[in-house]
Amino acid sequence: MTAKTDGVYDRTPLIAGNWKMNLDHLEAVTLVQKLSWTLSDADHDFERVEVAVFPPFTDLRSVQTLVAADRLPLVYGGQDLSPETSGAYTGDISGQFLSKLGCTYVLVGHSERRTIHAESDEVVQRKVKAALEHGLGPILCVGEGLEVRQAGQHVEHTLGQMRAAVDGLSADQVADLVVAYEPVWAIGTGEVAGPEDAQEMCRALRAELEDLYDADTAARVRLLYGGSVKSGNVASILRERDVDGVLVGGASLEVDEFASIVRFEHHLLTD
Ligand SMILES: O=C(CO)COP(=O)(O)O
Repeated sequence: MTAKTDGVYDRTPLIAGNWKMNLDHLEAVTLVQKLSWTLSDADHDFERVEVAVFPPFTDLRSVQTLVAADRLPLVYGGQDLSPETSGAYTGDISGQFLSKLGCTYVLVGHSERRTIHAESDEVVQRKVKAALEHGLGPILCVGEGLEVRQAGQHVEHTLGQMRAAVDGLSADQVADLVVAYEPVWAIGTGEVAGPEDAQEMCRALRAELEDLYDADTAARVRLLYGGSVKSGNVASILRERDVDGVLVGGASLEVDEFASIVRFEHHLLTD
């Protein structure tokens, strides 16, 4: 039994690989092919544990072609989208285009977008809405920097980011959301928040969704942890009750390591 039951709803675990600005379209095809072979050889059940990759925009068409031609059971998405649908927005990518490319998900408000591209909570909120309008599942990224954590304000800060992003959404829309808690100080640093930290925040995020909506809606939203996730720490993180998956950066670029993260249940048995 993998899915966590909260009352009525089973939340299928989601293992997501954010490639960031790595791998061109040829490398993407090689990685996705090897990943699917490795997981199929290991009899991975993609219905029980969902696997998603987030390649750069320029790789998506190649990934789509491969996934469709070989009927691969994994899904993919964009790393960002424009809040607009079309028009004079040089360099931006519409959610409509991502939808056409068969994307299931899109990352929204990743900390690297918030810091490097100065994305505000308001822009993030518009992007979440745009994603939903185009039939994409938004993976909303939230999380605090080191100073906020040291000041003990991490929960309030992170809940505030989520509240801003879901502003104006109906309960049905929110139920389609995935929220990824990524403490900025744990991204790419080798510093991993402890399983208790991940659980503390995911519990607080779910309680906030219960307050904003209702218990049923909150029980349906999947909550992920991200930040230096590896095969060696994934099992302890996913053992926590409110953590429904992981968003993996660096370790998603290595096939064997990522496949081992996807097969976290195996570590649960052998730990
Ligand atoms: O930002 C991340 C995923 O979106 C986490 O990156 P790392 O796994 O490399 O720390």
